[in-house]
Amino acid sequence: MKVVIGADHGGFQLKEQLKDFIEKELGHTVADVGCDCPDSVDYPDYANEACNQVISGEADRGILVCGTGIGMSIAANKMPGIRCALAHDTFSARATREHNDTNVLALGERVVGPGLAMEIVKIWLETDFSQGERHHQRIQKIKQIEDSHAIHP
Ligand SMILES: O=C(CO)[C@H](O)[C@H](O)[C@H](O)COP(=O)(O)O
Repeated sequence: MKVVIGADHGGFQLKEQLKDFIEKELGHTVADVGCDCPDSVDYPDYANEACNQVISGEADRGILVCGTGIGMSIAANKMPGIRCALAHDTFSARATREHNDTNVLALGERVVGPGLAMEIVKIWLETDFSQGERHHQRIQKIKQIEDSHAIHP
């Protein structure tokens, strides 16, 4: 699987740890869109760049890290086709793959420690969508909401 990862300064350290973990322990390919140091930057820039790779199919999944994960998840969920979960516990990480088929995970470095973050990432990457009819139907309804708000030039 190809995983794109991005962070602002608030998530920089955790991004670096997760990148290593995903490549070395989980054996996936990681594309890092930055940031590249802990200097202050704006999280929407990194959410945008990472999610564009998921939308285009260049990456299979995306992981975004900021201080709380909230800014990243708000920005990511503005993008058509992105279903981003902010998950700081393992139950939600599994459930959001099974029920919501999320393609992006947001985490907050100021909220979770690296050990729990790695566990969440492992579960989120390794859990399949349940394919249940009711879940398909609900995701379709999310798409309809998205389409109904799309700006057509
Ligand atoms: O968007 C956020 C808050 O919901 C992120 O946690 C950011 O990383 C945070 O706002 C950055 O804060 P800072 O004071 O600029 O370090």
